[in-house]
Amino acid sequence: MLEVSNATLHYGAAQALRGVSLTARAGKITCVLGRNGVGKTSLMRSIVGHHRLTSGSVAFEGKALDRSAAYDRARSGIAFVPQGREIFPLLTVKENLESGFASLKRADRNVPGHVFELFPVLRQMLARRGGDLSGGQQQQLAIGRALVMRPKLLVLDEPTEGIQPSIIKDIGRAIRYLRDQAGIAVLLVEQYLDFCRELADEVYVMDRGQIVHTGPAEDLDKPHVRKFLTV
Ligand SMILES: Nc1ncnc2c1ncn2[C@@H]1O[C@H](COP(=O)(O)OP(=O)(O)OP(=O)(O)O)[C@@H](O)[C@H]1O
Repeated sequence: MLEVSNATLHYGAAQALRGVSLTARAGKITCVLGRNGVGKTSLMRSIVGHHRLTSGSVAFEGKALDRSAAYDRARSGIAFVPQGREIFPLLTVKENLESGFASLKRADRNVPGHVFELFPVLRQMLARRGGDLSGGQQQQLAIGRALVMRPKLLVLDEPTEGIQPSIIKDIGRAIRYLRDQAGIAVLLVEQYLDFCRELADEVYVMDRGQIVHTGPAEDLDKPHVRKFLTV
């Protein structure tokens, strides 16, 4: 479904990605792990079209995306939940959800029922401003907004960061539902090892702009993998 091949990315003279290759499949959860600053966010932003690769390629459903803008990638079925959530604090929850309509045809401009089934709090808070929600509720809103776009691929950058345990559980349940019931490809960046171990079908471990290990979630317990994850 998503194929990243030999991706390199520079910020001026600094190199953030060094020949990264990765696959994310429909109905699977693919998790990217690594310490702070190893390039995980740079990789996700390159996939969704916020950064242009220096070399290498990103293909989605067999089609090269390298010349596509973020907007076109969204239209082709890639939704992004960025680190820090980036919801609109002055817009209501309803308006935040509706901001996901931008890439949809007019007939599809409604909020799918499963958004409120997965995150009932969003229905209760439709008229509240995004900025008045707790961090966990904002994260649910950011995921809900991405689901409004009916994605085939959902890219989540550290959805558990700074979130209380009960909401982390809800988010985990939602991600599982999206994999198992909706057949979505989920690509997840995480620092929270247990969350990843419970959910991931496949893990990629990054260090200094490179993939240093690929394998099943059980590999996270192996010392030669763990050494890339402990501070
Ligand atoms: N816009 C930018 N301009 C210049 N350098 C950047 C930019 N964004 C990231 N970097 C640098 O690129 C490297 C990789 O950063 P990136 O944010 O991709 O890592 P990360 O693994 O996602 O880290 P974190 O877990 O802290 O989000 C870091 O050295 C970072 O300082």
